[in-house]
Amino acid sequence: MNARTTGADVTDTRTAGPGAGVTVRVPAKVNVQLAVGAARPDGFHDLASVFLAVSLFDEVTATPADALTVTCSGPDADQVPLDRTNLAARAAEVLAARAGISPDVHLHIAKNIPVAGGMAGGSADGAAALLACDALWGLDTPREDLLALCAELGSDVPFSLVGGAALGTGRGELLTPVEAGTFHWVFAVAHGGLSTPSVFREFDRLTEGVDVPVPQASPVLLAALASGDPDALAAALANDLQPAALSLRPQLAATLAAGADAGALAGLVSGSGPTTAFLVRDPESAQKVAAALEASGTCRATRITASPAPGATVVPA
Ligand SMILES: C[C@](O)(CO)[C@H](O)COP(=O)(O)OP(=O)(O)OC[C@H]1O[C@@H](n2ccc(N)nc2=O)[C@H](O)[C@@H]1O
Ligand SMILES: Nc1ncnc2c1ncn2[C@@H]1O[C@H](COP(=O)(O)OP(=O)(O)OP(=O)(O)O)[C@@H](O)[C@H]1O
Repeated sequence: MNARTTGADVTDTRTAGPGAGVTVRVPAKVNVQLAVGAARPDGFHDLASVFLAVSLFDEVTATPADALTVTCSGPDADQVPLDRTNLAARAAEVLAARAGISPDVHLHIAKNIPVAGGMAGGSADGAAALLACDALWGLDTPREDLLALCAELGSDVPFSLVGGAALGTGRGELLTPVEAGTFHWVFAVAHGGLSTPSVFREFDRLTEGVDVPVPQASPVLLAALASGDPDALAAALANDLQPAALSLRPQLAATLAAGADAGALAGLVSGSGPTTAFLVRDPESAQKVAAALEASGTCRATRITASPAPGATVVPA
């Protein structure tokens, strides 16, 4: 296992033992619809984002410490910042500031969600840390206040807390739960990440001079999601950031083609990418599509998941 600790910040490198702290499990997401409006004066984009939580989880463990420290384990741990820019550390800071206490806590992230992959990995850790610190510090912060703190941390963070399936409006932080049947997915993890701001900037460049419509959730997509019918959902998947992600990373076209050739019902870029998501009929076809994607050499790894998954949840000690 690959474990790293912060540099200047490290005073405590313990890994939590049983009962020593609070562990929260938190899911990754895919946007089954991502409608993007024109850039706003504040630089953000209004969205109609249909979020779906999938069964690929990070775990964040909060244990008492003399200072705020972060460690991370997992195959991609070396790509995760361990200073105060880590969203888990920022979550501890905003929660402590609200409560008027010091953010003295050790946060250990067991990372399974691809880093900079368009699956809200950092956001997930932010939401998980918020919940873990709230429980560790016995704050009992009301849910709506936790959601407001999540929105302060990032546009995707409220959904990581809530999980399931939800429509996100505004910059994606204003959530309305939506109904979702069970679906099966294969995710193809790309070599390297993509920066979310750069993908939105590329969207702006590609849509320059175009009258970008006000983003709206598709009733057809929402009905398909509720029905649990994979063929109906496959026909309705849509991501307005996909052309921008493909423009920055043209190799993703080969991954999408490999998934389609392998029998996926549909494929799309997950959020801002570069992870690609493939909707499949059942767990058996998931195995086949994952094997074919890995054999194609067009991705770094695959992950088989189901949806919807629950949001950030304290793991019983
Ligand atoms: C692409 C998505 O993952 C889809 O769910 C999200 O929109 C991104 O959410 P996120 O990573 O939490 O993004 P934030 O941390 O809030 O913002 C990072 C940057 O992404 C861009 N950004 C993000 C959200 C949004 N609605 N419009 C944007 O233009 C902005 O440049 C912003 O400075
Ligand atoms: N806990 C964290 N885990 C991963 N990256 C983090 C974390 N905290 C901060 N970061 C920084 O955020 C950047 C984006 O990582 P993240 O994994 O959140 O991307 P993403 O999944 O594409 O985000 P989103 O889908 O929300 O746009 C990373 O390159 C890293 O520098």
